[in-house]
Amino acid sequence: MASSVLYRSANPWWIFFPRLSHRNLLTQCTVVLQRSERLGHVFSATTSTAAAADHERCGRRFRRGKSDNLKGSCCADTFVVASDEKYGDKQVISVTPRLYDYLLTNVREPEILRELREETATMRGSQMQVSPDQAQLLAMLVQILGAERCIEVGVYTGYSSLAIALVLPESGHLVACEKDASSLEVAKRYYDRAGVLHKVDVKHGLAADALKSMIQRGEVDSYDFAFVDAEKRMYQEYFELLLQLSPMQVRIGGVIVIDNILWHGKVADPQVNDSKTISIRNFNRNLMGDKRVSISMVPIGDGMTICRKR
Ligand SMILES: C[S@@+](CC[C@H](N)C(=O)[O-])C[C@H]1O[C@@H](n2cnc3c(N)ncnc32)[C@H](O)[C@@H]1O
Repeated sequence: MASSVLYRSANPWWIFFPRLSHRNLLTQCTVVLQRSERLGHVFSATTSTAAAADHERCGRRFRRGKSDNLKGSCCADTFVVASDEKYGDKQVISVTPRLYDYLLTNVREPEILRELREETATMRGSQMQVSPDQAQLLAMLVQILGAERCIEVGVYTGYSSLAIALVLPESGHLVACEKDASSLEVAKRYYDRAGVLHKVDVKHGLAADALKSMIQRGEVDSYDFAFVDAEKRMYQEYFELLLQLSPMQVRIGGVIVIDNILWHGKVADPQVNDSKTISIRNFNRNLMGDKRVSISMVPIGDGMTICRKR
């Protein structure tokens, strides 16, 4: 699943952030995972002094929770996240609905992608497509790398793959793996309309099978860029296969981007232990200790980790 802010859940849920210092007690509160009824947004935040003042204005109160965590329920969308003293009280913005709306107005989304996104919005599973800002980051990475050979695992109706195909050179090649035929029909229609169909090699079926076949055909070390956005419980397997298909650092590329690594915040909530959350949590933990790659976890959309093969 792609965008966190577009995620809609029937159940409210909470995450407990690390202990806040006593000094922070009056000026900061951890406000975690409040659903915005207006937009169906999910967000987490910790207030600064200014945001605390907002809370005062709206009459909300904060309470101290277990283990000195401060929890509150906030209405203002001006929160910043402040970390505890281990990080020198670093404050980081939280992407609130208002701020995210602003961010989206600053995304240069090609017309054909906008049309695909809007058509997909009428379809079942539309929340799965990556957000425009995520797609823009993927396209940017492909361009920075000068990638020519790319793989996508989990195409759906093609939003992220089209964003990649659009920036590939004419000689570029994107292997697009997807098990759902009807979603692929939409994707292919848009590849065609965008004039990039010749760059895309659609693999209909299970993604792991497609990747194994590519390895068996001797395509190891030959893909510059991969984006993983399919079955969450398969992430480790996709990653191992893609590492074989990626070149070493001596060449450009060898970049693998994994989507949904924050999994709507559930990865940080010890009380959430469904199989997908556990899989992503384990995957993130393994990646942290995986010396084969350099990593950067980016809180965009539902969270992406950018990995580069060493
Ligand atoms: C989150 S969606 C992909 C969204 C897409 N990246 C986009 O931006 O529009 C995940 C897709 O992976 C597909 N999928 C799930 N498991 C798969 C598997 N084992 N093999 C191939 N595709 C799979 C689903 O059918 C679904 O269309």
